[in-house]
Amino acid sequence: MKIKVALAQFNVQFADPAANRHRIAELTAQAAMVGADVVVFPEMWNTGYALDQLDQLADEDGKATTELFYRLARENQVGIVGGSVAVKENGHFYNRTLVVDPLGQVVGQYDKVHLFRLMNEHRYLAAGDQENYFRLAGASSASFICYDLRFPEWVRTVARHGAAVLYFPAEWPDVRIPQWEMLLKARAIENQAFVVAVNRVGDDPDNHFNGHSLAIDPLGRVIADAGEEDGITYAELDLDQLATVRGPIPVFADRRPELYK
Ligand SMILES: NC(=O)CCC(=O)C(=O)O
Repeated sequence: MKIKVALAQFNVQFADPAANRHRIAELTAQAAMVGADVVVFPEMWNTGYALDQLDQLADEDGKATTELFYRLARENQVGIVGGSVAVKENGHFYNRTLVVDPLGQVVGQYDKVHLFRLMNEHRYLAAGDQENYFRLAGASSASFICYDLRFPEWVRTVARHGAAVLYFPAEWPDVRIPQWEMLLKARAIENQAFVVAVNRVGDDPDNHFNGHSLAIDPLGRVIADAGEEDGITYAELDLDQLATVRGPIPVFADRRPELYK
């Protein structure tokens, strides 16, 4: 079975949720027109890292994002791994992913578990503590957010349920893009899974972002690299490849969790 994934890398407008929602709608329609099964967006796409303005800008209980994705998924008959958005809930702010199926139903939700101090997340956001494991486009899948990529123990904890596809929405600055690529390849190889990682392009007051959203196969080979431009790059994931990779080297069956402290 093959699934077609749209890596929707775009220039998130700083502190401008309305403009970003408009762009999300355009990109979703564009991806659906060419038959994508799933469209994936970057991290914090509603506000960017306007963390000191979240009181005015964050999505109250995620309602606006849920409604937008419900409409877009149904109109375009496409699954959405919704990057992440700043959400205000019970007096806290979260960096939250919503995943919806083509019927617009929320099939996954995730609050970023590891907050990135270098971009001040720990000062403004509350961390999540739940896994996000879901089925989308017929594939068992899991999602993480950006800095979570540096925690192989967390990715493994979730991936060991058998995920075929691991999604990583991100706002990962250009200065560390060589690490981004290596870490994504490592997560794909060690978990014998496809990795789909979507970064943004453009600038905010503190960082430059140069994209390089990537789709990587379970052997660590890059299937698609979005380069540095704003726009959609497509990747076809051949899920049948998983059996040929996992069969001869059954890393999940060979684990020795009793030794891992
Ligand atoms: N938004 C993030 O979590 C950025 C993570 C990052 O840049 C890193 O190097 O890790």
